[in-house]
Amino acid sequence: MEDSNSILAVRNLTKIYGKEQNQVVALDHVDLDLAAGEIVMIMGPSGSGKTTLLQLLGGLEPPSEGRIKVTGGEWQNFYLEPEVSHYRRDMIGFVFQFFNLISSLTAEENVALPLILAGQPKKKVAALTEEMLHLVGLSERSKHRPAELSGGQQQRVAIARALIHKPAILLADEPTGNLDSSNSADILELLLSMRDQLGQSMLIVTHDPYVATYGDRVVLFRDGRIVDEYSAEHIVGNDRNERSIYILERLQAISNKPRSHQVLA
Ligand SMILES: Nc1ncnc2c1ncn2[C@@H]1O[C@H](COP(=O)(O)OP(=O)(O)OP(=O)(O)O)[C@@H](O)[C@H]1O
Repeated sequence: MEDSNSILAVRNLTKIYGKEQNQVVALDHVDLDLAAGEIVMIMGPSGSGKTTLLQLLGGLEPPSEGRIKVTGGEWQNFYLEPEVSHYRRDMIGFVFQFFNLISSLTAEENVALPLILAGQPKKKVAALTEEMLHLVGLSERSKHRPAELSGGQQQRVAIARALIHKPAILLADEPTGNLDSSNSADILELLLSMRDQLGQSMLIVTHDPYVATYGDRVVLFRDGRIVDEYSAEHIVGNDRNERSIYILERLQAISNKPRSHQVLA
């Protein structure tokens, strides 16, 4: 059931790669909802369909079957241009493990890029860029190029770039996968503050149970299906290390289940 607070509704989402005997069912009839301002962590063993889910939600790949609706609007038709390009540009922000900044551009030029490409007026671009760099704590580094920034700072630039156009959803694929634990914690705290200050909804793929403790909800995939799901309030205790052990145990439980019994609930 969708409610009025829904920012994303996914129904029956299926992705099959390849043909005939080479077919791989990467996503298998997935239903998923995201509420406004919610942070959902996507976990699961290697090959369980996590990246495929982000690619479909991001409009980078068409589904084989199923539907996606963002912010109560129309169901997306991913086979049509220019709709899919507009959807990507307006609705989605992407953050990647390896930052994917343009090395020849400064931090502020990287952040401004989505608005420049969208043809926004210069004054508006400058004001929003300054605001975003301030929000991610990098006002002092605005003229630096990526090579002159630490990994954590580069990811801050990438987050500012992903959010400057106020997307409905931020999609992040292992956003702390290339950072040490201290920088990871800083980036996760930054994402929480973006949620608190901007009401930003996020879907984050991670292998790391500690990272998953930052989610309001954890959704576990196996073989292209959602096989387990729980919200943060069900995880007892405030200590992140203890909570990550709980998440790891749930992850191990779904990884060890025989395939014929993969659907838990
Ligand atoms: N372009 C493609 N062509 C064919 N098969 C693909 C393609 N992309 C993904 N797959 C297959 O789809 C399945 C799901 O892959 P996906 O990358 O979504 O998994 P994942 O959960 O993100 O894995 P990991 O944790 O290793 O990144 C895998 O079996 C993978 O081999």
